[in-house]
Parts: sequence; C-alpha cells; structure tokens
Amino acid sequence: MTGTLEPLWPAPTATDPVDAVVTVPGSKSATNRALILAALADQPGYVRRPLRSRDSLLMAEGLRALGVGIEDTLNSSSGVSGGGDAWHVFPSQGAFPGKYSLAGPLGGTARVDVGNAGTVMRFLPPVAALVDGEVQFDGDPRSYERPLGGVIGALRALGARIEDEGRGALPLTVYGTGGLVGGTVTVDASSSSQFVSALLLSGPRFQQGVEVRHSGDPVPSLPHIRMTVEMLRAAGAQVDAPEDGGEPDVWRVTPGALLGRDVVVEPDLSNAAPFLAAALVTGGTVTVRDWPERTSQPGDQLRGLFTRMGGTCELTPDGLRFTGTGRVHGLDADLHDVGELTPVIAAVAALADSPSRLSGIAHLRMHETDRLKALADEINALGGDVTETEDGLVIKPRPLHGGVFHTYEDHRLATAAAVIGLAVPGIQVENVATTAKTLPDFPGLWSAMLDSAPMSAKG
Ligand SMILES: O=C(O)C1=C[C@@H](OP(=O)(O)O)[C@@H](O)[C@H](O)C1
Ligand SMILES: C=C(OP(=O)(O)O)C(=O)O
Repeated sequence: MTGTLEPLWPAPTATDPVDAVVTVPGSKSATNRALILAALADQPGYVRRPLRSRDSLLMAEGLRALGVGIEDTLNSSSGVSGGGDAWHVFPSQGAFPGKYSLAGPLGGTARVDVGNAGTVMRFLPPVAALVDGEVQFDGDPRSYERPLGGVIGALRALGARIEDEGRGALPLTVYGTGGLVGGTVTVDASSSSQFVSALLLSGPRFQQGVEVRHSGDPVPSLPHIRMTVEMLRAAGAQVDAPEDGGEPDVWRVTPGALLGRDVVVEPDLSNAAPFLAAALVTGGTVTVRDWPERTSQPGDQLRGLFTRMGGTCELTPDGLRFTGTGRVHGLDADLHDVGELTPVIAAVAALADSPSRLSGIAHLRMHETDRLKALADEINALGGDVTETEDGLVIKPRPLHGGVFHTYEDHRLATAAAVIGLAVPGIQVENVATTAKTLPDFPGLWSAMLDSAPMSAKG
C-alpha cells in the first residue's frame, strides 16, 4: 500500500469556475455502523447504497470471518428478492442457521484484517467478544500505532479475554466465549470518539447492556457518537445519552434485541468536502446530490464553515448547491467536533486572502497519519507558511508553486492536495489510490466534475 511505486497523479488545474452536479458515494461511518447493527440483529436486514471502499469492504470481510453472511446484491445472479444496490446481511450463517446468533462456535481461528480503518479496529473487537472462538486482529503498520487501549481495557473490564502482549494496541487476539457480561465501564475517549461508539454498538447484546463513562479531556468528534446513538435507536435499542438530558459524558445502552432493518446509507458528507471546496476556490458552483435535510454527519457542518470562508449554499430539490464568489477568506475555527474535515479546510485556507487558525484537533496526530505535521510539511514544501500548534494549525496564505505532494497513505491528504491543485499548476499527488480508503475512484469523480464544467482542465 505504499505510494512509492505508484505513478504521481497530476492534479488538474481549473482555468474556469467549476459548474457540476456530483454524486458522492455512501458514508463510511454510516455504512460500517449499519453493518455492525445488522450483524447483531435478530433478523436479516439490508444495507442499501452502501459505501464500497477499502474501509467498508474490510468491515464486511471482518464480519464474515465472525460468521455473518453478507451478500452483495449489486450484479447478484442469485435472484435475491429486494436486491439492487445493497448488502443483504444474515446475522448468522454459521453453526446455527436460522437462529441468528453470533454465539455459534467459529470452528477454528478467525482472522480479521483491519487495514488502517479506525471503525474496523475499534468496532469489531466487541463483536468478537460475542462469538464463540478465537479471533485474531491485525492490520497495516500504522494501525499498530493508533490508539486502541481504551477499547481493550473496557472490554476486559466488561468480562472479555484479550491477549495483546501488553501493547494496548494491535495486533491482538480476542477469545470470545459466546457472550459478554457487560455493565458499567470508565474509559478515556479523549483520543478517539470511536472508543465510545464501539462499546455502544455492541452494548445491546451484552447481558447487562453497557454504561460507558468517559473520564479525561473532552471527547472529539461528538457528532459521530450522536450518529451511533441515532442508529442504535433506529434499530430498536434503548439508549440514554448526555445530549438528551442525561449525565454529561455518560452513555447507557439497555440489553435487548436489535431489529433486522432496511437501511439506506446517506452520501458521505465529509467526502463532499473536496467537491464543495472546488466551488469555493474556483468561484464556481457544485451541487452535491441527496444532501440530507437532517443528519448527524459532521460533514453537514461544511455548509457553515465554507460559508464563513466565502461561499453561499442552499438546499435545493437536487441537493446542496454551493457557490463560491472567487474570494476565499481565512477561518478561525475549533474543529474538535469535525476533525476529519481538517485536511480539505486547511487546503482551502492555504489559498485564502487572510490567515486561518484551526484548533481543537490535537487528536489528528493519531489519525491515518499525523495530519497536523503532514499538512504543515506538504503545504510548506509548496512555498506555504503553515505552523503547527499544540492542538492545530496556523495557516498564512502565500503564493504556492507546483511540486510533489506526499500523502502518507492518508485519503484526506490526497483529496486536500487535489483542491490545492485546482489553483496551483504542477501539483503531483503521490499515491492518489489511497483515496480508495473511503472514496472509490476519486480521480474519476474529480475529472467528471471538471469535465462537466465549461472549462478546460489540464493535468
Ligand atoms: O466513528 C466514526 O465513524 C468516526 C469518528 C471519528 O474518529 P475520531 O473520534 O477518532 O476522530 C472520525 O474522525 C472518523 O473518520 C470516523
Ligand atoms: C480518521 C479517519 O478515519 P478512521 O475511521 O480510520 O479513524 C478519517 O476518515 O478521517
């Protein structure tokens, strides 16, 4: 997966304002939650319009390794009813067909490759504790460095047996016994909201349910925990959450059955970021189809953030229509809740007419790469002036020049580079294929956006 052997991708430069309507693939976060909830349900269910990208395919493969049946009905010749663009999920296709329980013996050791997917490395170990058998987790070298100790410690406290040779990280083995006692657990989720989401998602299937109490610095990415809570409730779980009048930093899930449902996945609004940014930096218009009127996705906050940076937007029957004025302003913003939007916002900020200060995002140092360092290094290598702070970036716009933009196997670094490339000729993006972590065929989508505009795009 390293980028060194990949040819460099010449990022197209926009010579005219973009004018395009874009269909963004399904949300990674929603697809992977929907898969987990469907896998733990009492009946089969459908996940429609799922994201098919590295992270979601790893999730599906991981669940299959645990005995879950997942059939892709797109191009399926099996005559499955209600098919189309969906994954049909059968909670147990293992030892007890028809009983829909993960408790059947796995019959041998299951192996799960988490790649570098935070959702897979954090959401699947609790599921593994519910199966009867040994489950080995491994992943990309970077996955060994990403925080996981909170999930491991919490699962042990809730009754699971996990062997990690004292690392508090991958690789590890979960010795599932067919069930987990559950109960109350305290976890420091200041390095990742996914610790909380992981425990809540499997919580209905723990004998005593689960009460997760966060203790530590503030939890980042709260909209993602909100998404977990909303999707659990939609699947029939009873959940108490702080924002609904509950105790601060405490989430409670009552034990109970989950419904096999028919879920339609929203477009990935965080992956809409580079396309909306294209409208902003070229002074054009981009409409993102099927933008939900109401959503827990953090990407919905792009409407406000990019409006502050100089654009305007409206929700139309066709989707979210975003228009740039050609002028881009700097931004002073705390992105603690919406950290995954940072790389594209930083790219836009580097092209703005005034400085930006992005804060509240120290946890990005433990994402796919150290995103604060990577963004500073790469933008500065193009002539920029970016300074890392303890919890963010200060970006002073400077005239940029072309050059190689290294991406560190981080999909969002590559899409950020593409945004800079619209305005700066000669940007060569290393390993653009890394975008496949969450966005299948990003170069194709990007070219289609540029080709649909009355403009010339040159590579
Ligand atoms: O639960 C999720 O789907 C996610 C939560 C966030 O993780 P952190 O809380 O680790 O930032 C986010 O950055 C990630 O892209 C997806
Ligand atoms: C942080 C991210 O991913 P992950 O789910 O691997 O944490 C991301 O997509 O920006």
